[in-house]
Parts: sequence; C-alpha cells; structure tokens
Amino acid sequence: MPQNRTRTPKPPNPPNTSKPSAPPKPSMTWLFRYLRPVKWRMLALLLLLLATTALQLVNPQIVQRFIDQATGSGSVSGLLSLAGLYLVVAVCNQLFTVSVDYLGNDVSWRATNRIRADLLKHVLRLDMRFHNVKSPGEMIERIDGDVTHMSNFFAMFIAKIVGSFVLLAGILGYMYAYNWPIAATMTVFTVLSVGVMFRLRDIGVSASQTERQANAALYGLIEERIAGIEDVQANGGVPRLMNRYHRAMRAVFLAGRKAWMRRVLPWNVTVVLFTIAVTAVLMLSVRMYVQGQITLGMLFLFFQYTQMLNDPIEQLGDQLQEFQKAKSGMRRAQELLALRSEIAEGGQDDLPQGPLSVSFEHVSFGYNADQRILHDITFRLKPGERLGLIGRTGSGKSSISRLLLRLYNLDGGVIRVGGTDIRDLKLASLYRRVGMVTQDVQLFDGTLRDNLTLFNPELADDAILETTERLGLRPWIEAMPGGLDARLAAGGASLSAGEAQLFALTRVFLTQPSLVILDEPSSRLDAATEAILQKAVDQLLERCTGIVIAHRLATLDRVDKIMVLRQGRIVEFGARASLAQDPASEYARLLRADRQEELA
Ligand SMILES: Nc1ncnc2c1ncn2[C@@H]1O[C@H](COP(=O)(O)OP(=O)(O)OP(=O)(O)O)[C@@H](O)[C@H]1O
Repeated sequence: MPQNRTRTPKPPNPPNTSKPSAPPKPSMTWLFRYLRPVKWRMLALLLLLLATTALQLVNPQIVQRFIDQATGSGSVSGLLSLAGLYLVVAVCNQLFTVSVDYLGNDVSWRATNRIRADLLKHVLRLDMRFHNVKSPGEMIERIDGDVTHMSNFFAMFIAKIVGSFVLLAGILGYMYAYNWPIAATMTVFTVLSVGVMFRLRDIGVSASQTERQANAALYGLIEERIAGIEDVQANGGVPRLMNRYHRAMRAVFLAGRKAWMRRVLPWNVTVVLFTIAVTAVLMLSVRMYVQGQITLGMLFLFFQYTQMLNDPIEQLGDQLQEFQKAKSGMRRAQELLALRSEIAEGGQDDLPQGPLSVSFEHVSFGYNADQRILHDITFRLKPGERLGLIGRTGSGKSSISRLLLRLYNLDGGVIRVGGTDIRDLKLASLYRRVGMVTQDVQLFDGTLRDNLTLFNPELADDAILETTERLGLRPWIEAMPGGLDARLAAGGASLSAGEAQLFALTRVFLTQPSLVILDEPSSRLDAATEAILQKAVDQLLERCTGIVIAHRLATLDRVDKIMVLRQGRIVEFGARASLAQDPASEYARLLRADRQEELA
C-alpha cells in the first residue's frame, strides 16, 4: 500500500549548479593512485631501462678498445671478438628498447583507461545543469584528449627520469675515474642544464591548459554542427560554419604555438649549454691527445660520452614537456572530478508494489535562479490513475516530467512517489520503477535487441517479441534483415517519427514500470500509425500510473484526470469526464477549439 508519511520539512535544496567540492589541487598522489595497479609492470619497465642504459655505456668502451687495439698491436682475432661483442650488445640493446616501448605503452593504456573510465562514470552522474552547458564534443576532449596528454607521463616519465639520471651518473662516474678535468666540465654542464630545466619546469603548464581548452571548444563546435547537419545543410549554413570553424582552428593554433614555445624553452637553453660543453671537452681532449696523455680510443670515448650526455638531458627535457602537458591534463581532469552533482543520492530503496501514487506539493522550479518556470504546483494521482497534461508550448509540461525523474532539484516543495519524497530514494530505485517515453528517441550503435532492451542481456527474446507483438511493432521487426539481430545506426536516423514512438514505448514496456511518463510527439502522424500508437499507449497504461503530456486532445480520451498548465501554473485540474461536461472549463473550451480546427 502506498503510504503518505508526514515528515519535518527538508532544508532548502542546494544552489542549482554542479559545483566543485573543493578547489582542485594539482597533486601527484592523484596520478600515483592510477599507477599503483601497474606497479609491477613499471618495475619491469625500470629494470629493462636500466639494462638498456648499462648497454649504452658499454658500447663506446668496446669501440675505444677496438680503436686502441687497431692503432696499436692488436691481433685480428681480438679485433673480431670485439666486433662480435659490439654486435651482441647492439642487438640486445635494440631488443630491450623494443620491450621498453611495448611495456611503456601497456602501462600507459592500462593507467589512462582507468582515468578515462573514472571521468566518464563521473560525468554520467553529473546533473543536467552541467550537461546543458557542455557539448558532447567538449566532453569527449576532456575525457579522452586530456587523458591522452597524460599517457606519455604514465608510459615513460618515471622510468625515463630514473634512466636518464642513471645514465648521467654512469657517464660522469666513469669520466671521474679516468679524467677529472673533463669530468668536471661535464658535471658543470649537467648541473646547469638540469637546474635550468627544473627551474623552468612549469613555464608551459597554464599555456598548455589554454591549448587543451581551445581544443575542447573546437571539438565541441565540430560535434554540434555534425549533430545538426540537416539544419546546417538545409539553411545553407556551411560557409558560416566553416568561418566559425576557421576561427576556432586559429584559436587552437595560436594557443598551441604559445604552449609549445613555452614548453621547449628549457630544452633550447640546454642546447646552447650543450654546444659550449662539447666544444670545451673536445678542446681539452685534443690537447691531451696531442700531449700524449690519452690514446686515440680514449679521445673517441670522451667525445662519445659527451655526445651521449646530451641524450639523458634531452630525455629529461622531453619528459619535462610531457610533464607540463600531463599536469595541464591532470588539472583539467581533477577540475572535472571535483564537480559534484546537485542531485544527492537518497538512502531508501523500497517502494510499494504495483502502480505508484504521485504527489506534487507546492513545487516551484526554475532552470536559472532568476527565472521561475513552475509556480506552486500541487496535485495528487492515486495509484493506477492517468493524468493528461496539456498546455501551450513552453508552459512547463516537460519540466514537470524532468522533476519527477529528479533530473533537477526543486527550488521549493516536495514530490512524492509511492508516498516517499523522491529525494530520499536511491536514484536507481526511482529509475527502476519510473519509465519515460520522450519525444526524441536515441538509438545506440548495436543490434535491434540491444536497442530495445538497452543492452540488458537478461531480457529473453520471447519477452521482447511478445511485447513488440502487443504494441504493433512486430511487422516492422520482421521486415528488418536479421530481425532482432539487425544492426541499427546510432542517432535514430533509421526510424520514422511513428516507428520511433513505438520503439520508445516498447523499450519502456519491457522495463515494466509502475509509473510512466509519455511525452507525445507534437508532429501529426498518419491515422493508421496513430491508431497503432494509441493502442500501444493504452496497453502500457493498463498496468501503471501514467502521465501523458499531450499535444492532441484526441489522445486523452482514456485518461482519468486533466491538468491544464499556463505559464508554469495549474489553471485547471480535475476529473476528465466532469471537466469535459462543464462548458465553463478550460478543457471543454480547448476541446471545442480542437474540434473546430479539425473541421476547418
Ligand atoms: N534546459 C533548459 N534550460 C533553460 N530553460 C529551459 C530548459 N528547458 C526548458 N526551458 C524553458 O522552460 C520553459 C518550459 O519548458 P518545457 O519544456 O517544460 O515546456 P513544454 O510545456 O514541455 O513545451 P513543449 O510543449 O514545447 O514541449 C520554457 O520557457 C523553456 O524555454
């Protein structure tokens, strides 16, 4: 039995916006959370990288020995073994490098896919106020593009930073053992380069963030226009669209150029320092060679090691660029994750069995704080009753259904379903029992079965076919090649308006709701389709409470109650039969106007 419980009034709803719970702090601990599950792979990556580093240090020494033996009194067999050793080391190095690449990408995909999934889950839970102002294109960029910018960080950052420092330490350590003046020159260069890079490490972060924002806006624009392609083409809007596209592209280019120039600044400084260091080491080594202090092989080794010094430093520079990109992506991802939906979950999940009662008590609501759309809406439907909701375009009919589904919070008043304040209900419990058929039917890329069941594998084909038979959709399914296995194009382009409505009815019917809201299409359908549709609606409403938002009064013949809305206020609410018989009622007036229109 539905129960009406009296409760103490709830505090007013929180302000109507998705809001950050706290200002996001760019924290590395957040990223490490995603690295923890791949820690063993990362350890393997690090070991492989250390092995590659060691081999990189060994090879120049083999060449040094080869040169010294070749210019001295080395035997051919000794030279051949050195050449063979060089080859083995080079092949192993290559194998390790490929493995490092593979493992790096593996780690990166695993970690970033987790972030993508977390972002998507979070965004899907955000309220409609957030989604109303964000285009899907922008969301794709935030969920995928920003995270892709973090992927290199995950793939290589830690391993390459550690690897670079090990290589630097290896080269410098070896040089100190052999020749301290050259080692000291290299050390000064290394310390200066690394110092400059770390000092300037954040120089490109905010510019990269602006670049990401410009990218997101561009994708938003593309998505929006492709989604509205029919309107764009029909209105000859392509040139204007291209104009806006070029402007957005220009913004991306300018932001990208600025971000890149800032990101590469630290690296450019090290290039200048490196050139000075190589010149100094070459001058010192040539002098030592001329004075007979070192062999030709040693001269080669010093030169080679100085060249090699550039690699880890360049690597550090690259990683620092990646780090800046990752940090900007991370800030944006954290900003998104810090947004909290205004729709708070309730704790209750029990609702009475069977059709559910509905009551609105002094409900007021506006999409924006400064414009109220619904004023003091109060009405009650008993379990199983059907309400016909009528009113002019913009009078607030769809807004009532959105509130019933908790897509927005109320500004005032209470809505109860089955006697329970919907704010106290778990959202999943509410959606399990309340179904809605909207004017826009969204098709998803999948089979007909997937689309009818919304990817619920528990619904048997027999139940689907029986429902479609009852609702009059069966001939259409049978006409599809492959029946329930036929693939549908995403978006809904493959359905006519009537088919789309039947389709949506079937979907809701299969979920067996206890309360259903039908938002009828405003366009007129042909008489035959309308008759099928009407039969389907009647069948659906047989077993649940129903609210029918009607654009044609003819479809309301079987409802119990009528509500007439005007500018967000109830101007009339009562039993349909008595309102129809009362010539002074608004409903009777509308019926007369409707008949005259049909006769005209
Ligand atoms: N997401 C939104 N953000 C801001 N205002 C909105 C939003 N959706 C609707 N509105 C406004 O709220 C008012 C009521 O809209 P609603 O969709 O509830 O009307 P309706 O009676 O269902 O209209 P129709 O018969 O055309 O579907 C309108 O003035 C509309 O412009």
